[in-house]
Amino acid sequence: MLLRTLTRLTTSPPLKHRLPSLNLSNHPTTHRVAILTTTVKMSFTTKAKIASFGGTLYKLSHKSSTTGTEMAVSLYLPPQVVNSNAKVPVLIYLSGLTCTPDNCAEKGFFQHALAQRGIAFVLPDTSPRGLNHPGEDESYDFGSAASFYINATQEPWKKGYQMETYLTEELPETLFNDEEFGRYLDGGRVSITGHSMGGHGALTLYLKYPGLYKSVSAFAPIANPSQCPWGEKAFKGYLGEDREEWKKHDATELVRKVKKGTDLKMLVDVGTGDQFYQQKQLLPENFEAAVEEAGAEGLELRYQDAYDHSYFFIASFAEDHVNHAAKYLLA
Ligand SMILES: N[C@@H](CCC(=O)N[C@@H](CS)C(=O)NCC(=O)O)C(=O)O
Repeated sequence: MLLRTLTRLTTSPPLKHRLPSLNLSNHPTTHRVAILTTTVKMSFTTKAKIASFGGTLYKLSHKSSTTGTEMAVSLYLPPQVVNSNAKVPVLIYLSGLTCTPDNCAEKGFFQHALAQRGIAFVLPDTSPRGLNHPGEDESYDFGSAASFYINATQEPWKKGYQMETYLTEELPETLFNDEEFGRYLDGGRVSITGHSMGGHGALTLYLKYPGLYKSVSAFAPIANPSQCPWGEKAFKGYLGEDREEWKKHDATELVRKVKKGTDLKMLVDVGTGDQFYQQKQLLPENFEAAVEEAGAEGLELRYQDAYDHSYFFIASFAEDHVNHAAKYLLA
């Protein structure tokens, strides 16, 4: 393990510039490792490095103290990080039920627009994995790959299923301070987007943490989870029976509370051929009504004729969502 760390540190290209100043030749191996790990904080293991639209997609993982598990996360660095010394802004994408960071990286088609606009892309995983809670892997809409991006309060889920803290604190702190990647990323310019369960995550984190993100967008978000079967199952399991608690994690309830005249800086797309929209799992109309009741502004809700819930839909509008984020990140 120590030797692997040493090898990775000494062969990683960005660090070559730093290492010659350290004279390690007189130290025994253990001392060398100690010196390197205190000097250089590299928190991520690189599982794959893939060239894409002039930039690089990194498939990473890191040990999370919040979830108590190894967490997968992918990062796309646009070509601008090589060509300029300035840090680039960041767009976070939260995926939907059943997904890993790979679904969007492979089928979302965001990289083209991200490379054009000079924006990095962060794709966190959809839950902790391998905690072995009873039933964790039994259904597609609860447990693994179905965290709903909240902090669970119920046993056994409160152990590890703390995705809200992971996403708003640990992941950005780790990534933006990382020796290898932090130098490229501007942690002061971050926007958030997501699909379905991830659209719920994006909308709720944006509304819960004013100022943390410059803008928000969502594809087919679960916009009123307290009122739909997916959300009811998840909130009951993670938060218990008290529906008042659920309201704190429901975008429609949260947006009801924003001040009149607030500019939401929000783009939402929903396909009219989306089976989950038709089954009333998404309920964007309830969200729109709550925005109107609150007197908030700046919600662009678009119904896209015939599009379904899949990545064909996401890929078709990915560029619009990157451009929406760019309007605020590059202002
Ligand atoms: N019925 C589907 C529901 C899950 C689903 O549609 N997941 C969406 C997000 S809510 C997705 O993006 N799936 C992965 C993909 O299409 O690549 C299943 O059992 O897999």
